[in-house]
Amino acid sequence: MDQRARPYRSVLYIPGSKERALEKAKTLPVDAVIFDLEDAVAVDEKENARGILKDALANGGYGSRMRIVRINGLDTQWGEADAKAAASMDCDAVLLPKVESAAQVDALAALVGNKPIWAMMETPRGMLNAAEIAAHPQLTGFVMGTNDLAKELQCRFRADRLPMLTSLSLCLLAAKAEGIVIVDGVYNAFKDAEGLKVECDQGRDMGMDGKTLIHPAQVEVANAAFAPTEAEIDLARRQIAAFEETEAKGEGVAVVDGKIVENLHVVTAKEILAKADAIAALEG
Ligand SMILES: CC(C)(COP(=O)(O)OP(=O)(O)OC[C@H]1O[C@@H](n2cnc3c(N)ncnc32)[C@H](O)[C@@H]1OP(=O)(O)O)[C@@H](O)C(=O)NCCC(=O)NCCSC(=O)C[C@H](O)C(=O)O
Ligand SMILES: [Mg+2]
Repeated sequence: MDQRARPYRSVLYIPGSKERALEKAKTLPVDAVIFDLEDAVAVDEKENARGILKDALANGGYGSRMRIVRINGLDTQWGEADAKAAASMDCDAVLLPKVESAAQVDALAALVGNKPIWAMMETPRGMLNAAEIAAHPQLTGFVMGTNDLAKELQCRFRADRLPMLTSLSLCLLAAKAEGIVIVDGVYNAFKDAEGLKVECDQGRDMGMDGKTLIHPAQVEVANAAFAPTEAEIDLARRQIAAFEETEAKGEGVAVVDGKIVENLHVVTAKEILAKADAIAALEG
């Protein structure tokens, strides 16, 4: 599958120590799973969770869902052992929390070999260094950590996320400049589907690839919000057809629904169709 088109609409956190939830994930229509060894695992459970997770991944059953293991920070007592364990786990990427520099990604790369690395972006210094972190050659994805970010910014949670927009935008710019994936932070009120939809729509409008989630009840909302709509697919097809006709006449600008269509709009239209095809392939 074209990695640029690969869907990341729903990225569900699962505590690495919760065997029931690890099983449940195999039945959920999520595009990716973050198997967590960090904040969702109690201190007394850290060592145990590593073993449970290694076995769960070895047993398989996660299908085409992208499998990402979030380790503890390398500055904690568990980080190095987590990284070494993750290197031998049957997973697709290792996620490092609270990344603040490319040097920290280097340190993880030295422990996990050539496994792709993702970065949690969740501190003010991380935001300021987003460009160098995104540019690391082994780095393939950003995950926004909006809970830690709010804590560090000492800001309030607001429905419009005004206090976070600068941070979200800095990471978006860095991710898009390097062509890596970027998924939005979690919505803590996991029983509030309406509030989740508003936040998903905002993230989608901004250019996020998807949303991190904490509960199965959130999956459907995120999958809908980050998939191209029927109207977008229909418009994309008509734009491509109209532009081809225009090009055949030796002209460079078509008009669809009263709006101009140039070759750059055709690029976006083709990306929308590729994303729709990738979702259909995943769901099929
Ligand atoms: C929030 C929860 C503690 C709620 O758990 P629970 O009370 O068990 O929920 P339910 O009874 O409604 O569960 C129904 C069934 O669904 C399964 N379940 C629940 N959560 C998950 C999940 N995340 N993945 C898979 N399956 C899940 C239950 O096992 C039930 O299954 P069954 O009995 O078979 O029907 C809980 O949802 C939870 O722990 N969520 C994850 C929390 C988490 O991972 N937090 C850390 C990530 S957030 C973060 O750190 C972001 C970042 O770093 C930042 O700074 O922002
Ligand atoms: Mg965090």
